[in-house]
Amino acid sequence: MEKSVIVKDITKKYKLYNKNSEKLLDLLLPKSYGEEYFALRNVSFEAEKGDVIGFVGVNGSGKSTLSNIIAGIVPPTDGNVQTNGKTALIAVSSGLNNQLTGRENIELKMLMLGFDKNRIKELEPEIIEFSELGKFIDQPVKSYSSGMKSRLGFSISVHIDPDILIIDEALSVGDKNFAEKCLEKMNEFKAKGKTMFFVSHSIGQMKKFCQKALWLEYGELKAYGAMKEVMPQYEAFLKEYNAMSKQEQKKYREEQMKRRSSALV
Ligand SMILES: Nc1ncnc2c1ncn2[C@@H]1O[C@H](COP(=O)(O)OP(=O)(O)OP(=O)(O)O)[C@@H](O)[C@H]1O
Repeated sequence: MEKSVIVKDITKKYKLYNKNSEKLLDLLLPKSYGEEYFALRNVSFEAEKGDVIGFVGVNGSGKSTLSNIIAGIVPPTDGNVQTNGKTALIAVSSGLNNQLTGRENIELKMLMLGFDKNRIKELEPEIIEFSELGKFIDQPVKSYSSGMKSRLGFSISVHIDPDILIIDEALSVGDKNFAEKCLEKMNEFKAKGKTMFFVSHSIGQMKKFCQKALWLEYGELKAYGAMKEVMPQYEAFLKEYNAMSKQEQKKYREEQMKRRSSALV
């Protein structure tokens, strides 16, 4: 099978600061302030053309960081990603310019992707219609609700016809009708054999839509493979986690936080 995405040994480190002044000092005297922290650690996997892969993991496990790195929006600290084709990311905070109107955002995004003016004029009405934003399309994006931003982001991304589509929680903010329309569009993409990554806390949606799952636990790859093999393991973990008392969950999270600080590397 043809590979569409190769993720090789990706690590993403951030720094945690106790005070804002530490951040400033760290800029002036690099490496002196702040504690290094792994958002992702040594993550490797390969996706084949036509794969629909769900990213699962509890809050803060690194799903969005991985999505942003695959989309080329965030650079990894170490490792590399090879993508075979045009990539688009649909996320709640989806790289829209808040000062520009919806229409201007469509034009800007398409120009940046190398579309010529005629093609933009041709696609623009379709994008606007799909987004169902009506006259809001000529209002600045800063006046949009998160659902409206998601509609615009989704509509632009699917109309630029990417080979690799990453959908990060974007369906959870829209209303039910729009989410259904998006799922329909995603099924079209699936039928065309495109590669898709899907981040959602809805296990039902995951099982319905993805045939593979990638489970991240506190920045590390816990399991990757067929949905029917990985999801039962993740569900068993969730059951155990949810059965813990608040105190036990806190302790568990603190232990994981320690694992992610660079002191243990
Ligand atoms: N820009 C940033 N600066 C510092 N830390 C960050 C940054 N972005 C993400 N992180 C940290 O990296 C870790 C992974 O975050 P990420 O958003 O990838 O998790 P997630 O699995 O998508 O979570 P959720 O399910 O809550 O959306 C978190 O602990 C987060 O605080």
